[in-house]
Amino acid sequence: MADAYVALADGRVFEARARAPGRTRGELVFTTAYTGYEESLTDPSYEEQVLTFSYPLIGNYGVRDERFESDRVHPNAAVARELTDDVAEWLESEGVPAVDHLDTRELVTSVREEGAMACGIAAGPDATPEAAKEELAECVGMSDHLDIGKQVSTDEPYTVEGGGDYDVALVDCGMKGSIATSLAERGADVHVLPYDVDADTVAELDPDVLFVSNGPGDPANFESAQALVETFTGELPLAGICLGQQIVARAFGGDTEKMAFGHRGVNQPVRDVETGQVVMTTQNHGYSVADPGDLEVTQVNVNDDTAEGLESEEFSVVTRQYHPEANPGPHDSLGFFDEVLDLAGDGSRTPVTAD
Ligand SMILES: NC(=O)CC[C@H](N)C(=O)O
Repeated sequence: MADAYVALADGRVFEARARAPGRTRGELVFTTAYTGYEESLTDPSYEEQVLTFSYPLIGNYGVRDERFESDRVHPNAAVARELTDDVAEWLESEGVPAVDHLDTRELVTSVREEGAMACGIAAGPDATPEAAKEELAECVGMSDHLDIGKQVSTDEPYTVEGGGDYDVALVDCGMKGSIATSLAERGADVHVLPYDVDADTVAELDPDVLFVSNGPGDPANFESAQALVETFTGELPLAGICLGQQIVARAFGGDTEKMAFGHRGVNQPVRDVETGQVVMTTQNHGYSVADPGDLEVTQVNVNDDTAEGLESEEFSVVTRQYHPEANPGPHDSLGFFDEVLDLAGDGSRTPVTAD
């Protein structure tokens, strides 16, 4: 008998099995990634969302904290066809509701056809369809989470040391940990700063590059980070990943828009406009750059032509919509971190393109 319910904004209620109890709500999204569930579940960009895995078995190689991207689980709930006990116990210990034994193909098809949508979840012995609907009624749209940066950013600055060849000022809007370690592995000291850090604090660090991280929600709600980029345009090289690309584009007079259901997975093909080369990329985003402003679109998504890379030679800018740090892979695009540090230095460094 069902002891969990998922209520969708389109009126349907799915019966399921509770694997970690609780009530919650959020924007229902799906990832097609078949590995990397620990990385996805600890990716701060999933804050305030309910993450459905389209791959049917999640948890088959255990749970190891060395693969975590942050210090907690970020989606409000996890949904899969089958969750292993390892994952279910981990989510329960984190207080994050989880459900399985439902038709996730149907759920994913609905999101593909109707777009990412609000949902409510009730799981556990006392769960009822009404409780899931009550949660749904309380669900707030992603763009209405106005101060979502505060929920995920570091409160205090800290440094990830990498040898001191470069100093990177990294604005943490909900950073995946492997962005900092990818830069540190290449010789940079990475100064991780709160999402609303002021320009004086950045100037005092005298960094070689200003880097804006990934993060959850609508880039339009990261006004402080956008203003920071505007302040340092022309003064410092600029880089960004995912939300970071979106914020940099807005700072250069561009615009962003919400996508129907976004890109979430580990096999999104991206084409370099100049060379025609295609790489496979890891992605997790629901907004995209609709207008690059004064930046040039250098890479596009093969499936839908959305902007995947932006650059400006004049202002030393390089950004990516996908996640070059990948984790769990593919690692085709790790060279991005070499490009960033080339902007920061004199171009004489030896690139580290493979791990
Ligand atoms: N991974 C990210 O940085 C996501 C960026 C933004 N929150 C989006 O959904 O598009």
